[in-house]
Parts: sequence; C-alpha cells; structure tokens
Amino acid sequence: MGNPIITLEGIGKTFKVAKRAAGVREAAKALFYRKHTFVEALKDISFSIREGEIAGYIGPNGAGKSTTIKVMCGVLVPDEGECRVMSYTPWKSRTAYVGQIGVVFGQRSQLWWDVPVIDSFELLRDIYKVPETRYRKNLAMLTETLALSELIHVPVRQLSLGQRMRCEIAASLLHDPRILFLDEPTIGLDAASKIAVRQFIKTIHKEKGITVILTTHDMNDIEALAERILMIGKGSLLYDGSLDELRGRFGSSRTLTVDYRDCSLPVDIPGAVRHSWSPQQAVYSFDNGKISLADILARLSEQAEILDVAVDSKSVDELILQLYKEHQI
Ligand SMILES: Nc1ncnc2c1ncn2[C@@H]1O[C@H](COP(=O)(O)OP(=O)(O)OP(=O)(O)O)[C@@H](O)[C@H]1O
Repeated sequence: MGNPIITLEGIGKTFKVAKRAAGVREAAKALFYRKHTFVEALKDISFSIREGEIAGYIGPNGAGKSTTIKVMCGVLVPDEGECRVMSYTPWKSRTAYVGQIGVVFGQRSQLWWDVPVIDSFELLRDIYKVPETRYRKNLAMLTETLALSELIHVPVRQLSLGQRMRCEIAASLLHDPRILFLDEPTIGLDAASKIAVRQFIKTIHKEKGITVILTTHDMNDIEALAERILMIGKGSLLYDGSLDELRGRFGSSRTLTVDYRDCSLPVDIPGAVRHSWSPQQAVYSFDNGKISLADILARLSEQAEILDVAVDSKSVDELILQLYKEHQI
C-alpha cells in the first residue's frame, strides 16, 4: 500500500438551518425574525487514506457521510480542520484539483439530461483537457468493460437507473483520476446491476491502482469491496478497521449443522456447545478463537460417518448493526 493520499485532521462542519414554525401567523413572524438551529454535521473528523486503498465510509442516515465526501471533493468548505488530498486543499485550486479526482453521487447526475451520453463524455473531455489519444483509449476500455456501446448514443433521460449509473461511472474515469469518490453508487440498482458495478470497481482498482472512497448502506458493497471500514455516527468517527477485525470483535461465534449416518449417542466436544442432537443430525455453536472447525469435524468423524456440514457466520449487516448499537447510533 502506498503513502497517505488523503488526510483529514480535526474537520468540523456546522450547518445553520432556518427553523420554520407551522401556521400562517408564525410564517408571517418569520418574515421579520428568523429563528435558526445549528446542525453539527462533522465533529473533529481525522483519518488518512493510503494510495491504492478501497475504504468503505459507512454510518446511518444523517451521520455525515456525504458532508465528508463533499469536503474531500472541495464542494464544501469546513468550518475547522485541515484536509489535504494529494498536494491540494480541495476547496482551493479547484480547477487543477478536479482534474485529479473522479466523483459519482448516486443520487445526482453529472451527465447532461437531454443529450446523448457521448456528448457529455466529449464535454468532460474538453473540460478536463484530456488529450485525444488518451480519451479514445479510455473511452474504448470503459465502453467495453461497462458494456456501454448500446447506450452512449441515447439521451440520458431515456436510460434506466442501472444504465445511467454505468455511464456516470465511466464519465468519472475518462480523465484517469487518481482517486474515485463514490457516494452510494449502487442505490436503487437491481441485483444484477449492483454486481456489475461492484465487479467493475474491483477491476478498475486492480488494473489502475486507483484509490476508492465509497459510501453505501449496502453491506454487500462493503463485503465485496472494502478492505477498510470507516464508520461515522452523529458527525464523529467511531470505527476505523477491517471487516475481519470487526468479525473478530463481534462475529467469532459460528453455528455448525452436521448430518451423519446413524450415531447412537450425542458427542461432546470441549470448546463447542451442542444445541441439538438426533441420530442423524447435531447442531453446535463454537468460537473460532477457541476451537477450529477442522478440530470439531475430526472429533465427530471418530464417532460417526459425516454426510454433510453447513456453517453460518454473522452477516456483515448483523456485525454493522452491532457496531451501531455499541455506539448507540
Ligand atoms: N446543506 C445542508 N444544510 C443543512 N443541513 C445539512 C446540509 N447538508 C447536510 N445537512 C445535515 O447534516 C447532517 C449530515 O448529513 P449528511 O448528508 O452528511 O449525512 P449522510 O451520512 O450522508 O446521510 P444519508 O445516509 O442519509 O445520505 C444531517 O443532519 C443533515 O440534515
């Protein structure tokens, strides 16, 4: 893994929001005095991302994910703290900076709605001043890997969500950015489109070594892509680690169901808890840290001929939910 490419130190952002009271009288009063409340969207956020990492940025609704992405993209200026991305402060020298990053907001489009996709691509080529040969090469690669050949001559408004998302991702990569920010790239997509998007992100990361920051509510995205998870809740960073570390913390308990040919007596296995038994099937739970699956099966096979085994671990959704509960968010 490379050197730090993104560094945030003590980033804070508070939004001032006008308070609206119900009723005509209150609305009239509001013309003269407006009451405000303050929303602390980010509180003292610090982390750094190394070049070539894929980091999943997760947290419940309203946690501050999009606000952080907007700060890192230079769309929002924080009230306090430092943010360095490559050699840039994102909200300064915007023109040079945007040429180095790709951004996809799942809920917003960077493509022009009424014109064919290829026209938007050409406009982006001109905005980012991509040399013609490089543009042609990238366009050919993206068209092939994202299966766009049927789509690029169609106006964006006629595309389905999944088709548009493939075009959005291509648009964000035409200029060979070093970092790709993806804010909910699989939102609203069907299962096949989600898998296609994940597969493409994996490929582009592997082939180009691009750094990826991904926000999502879909834990399958995290499981498929993120080597590292950053979790934010109520504006504060609450977890920074790998999925495996999270499994070690909450998810080491597994359930084993084993089918065997007639076994007349229940088998006790030190380190595993037996939950049910019959001459054909037994269910155990065990902790990876205490006894391995291989050891349990070895003990069982001394007593009976094993026909089939099934092992369940906690799903990523369950692990994340446990983390949310631990932090009461
Ligand atoms: N422009 C804004 N004006 C006022 N409040 C805002 C603005 N943008 C965000 N907020 C508030 O800041 C908080 C964090 O919002 P943000 O969009 O970053 O959350 P999020 O984690 O991306 O949520 P979601 O998963 O729902 O997209 C929320 O309370 C939100 O209402």
